Amino acid sequence: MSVHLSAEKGQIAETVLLPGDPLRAQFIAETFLENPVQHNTVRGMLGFTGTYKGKKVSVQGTGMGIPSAMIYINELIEFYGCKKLIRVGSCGSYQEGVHIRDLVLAQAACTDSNINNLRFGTANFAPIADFSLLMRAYQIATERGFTTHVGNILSSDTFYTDDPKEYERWARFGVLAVEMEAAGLYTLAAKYGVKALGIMTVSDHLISKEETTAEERQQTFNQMIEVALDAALDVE
Ligand SMILES: O=P(O)(O)O[C@H]1O[C@H](CO)[C@@H](O)[C@H]1O
Ligand SMILES: O=c1cc[nH]c(=O)[nH]1
Repeated sequence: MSVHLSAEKGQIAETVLLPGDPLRAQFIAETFLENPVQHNTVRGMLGFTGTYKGKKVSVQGTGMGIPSAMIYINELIEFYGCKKLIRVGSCGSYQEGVHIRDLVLAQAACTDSNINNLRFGTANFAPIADFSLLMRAYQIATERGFTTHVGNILSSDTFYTDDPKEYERWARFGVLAVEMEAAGLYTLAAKYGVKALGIMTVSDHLISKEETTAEERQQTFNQMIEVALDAALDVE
């Protein structure tokens, strides 16, 4: 076991899906994986491994925010040898044309977190997705008729901002949506030379203030999870 995960070495697959919500990890394992085995309950951050179309796949909750997610991602890569890590999360839209229930594939992730200032000082590191996973996920999503946007997102350290208009500056620079973990995932993937992608479903809209119902979220989250699993399967 590692510091925050209780699985045995070798128990976790090279491919791992990463929802923020540990109960979404359980839902994914029970709905999409064959013979899922739960191997983590430490801090309630549920983790499971099973098979998908005959291939070993894991799913691990990461909690909310870059610091929490980076703890799990670091241990998954360094201790368990994970090589394809796909975040499956929710996000808030910053653009008129990016609607609730749409999929967002994060080509890159800006952040207001200090993680990379600690590493690179005043220079900026650009956290980006693995191109092969990104391309395959886009192909699968569009072939299935899922409305899908590819572009830059913001991984923010704050869910509740002081200024409700803060999103406008990011939106003017083309940022599609906000969530809270992808920049940390992409940074660690770059550090360790593994593949990572963030796939998000738009759960709420910062401009129109629309929100999805729990049922709608579940249905569109299923689309995102199918795309993530099939893209992971197809990419070496
Ligand atoms: O739905 P998840 O994966 O948790 O992702 C989003 O939802 C949480 C905020 O409500 C943050 O973790 C954000 O990134
Ligand atoms: O981080 C998040 C996730 C969903 N919606 C938001 O507005 N922010």
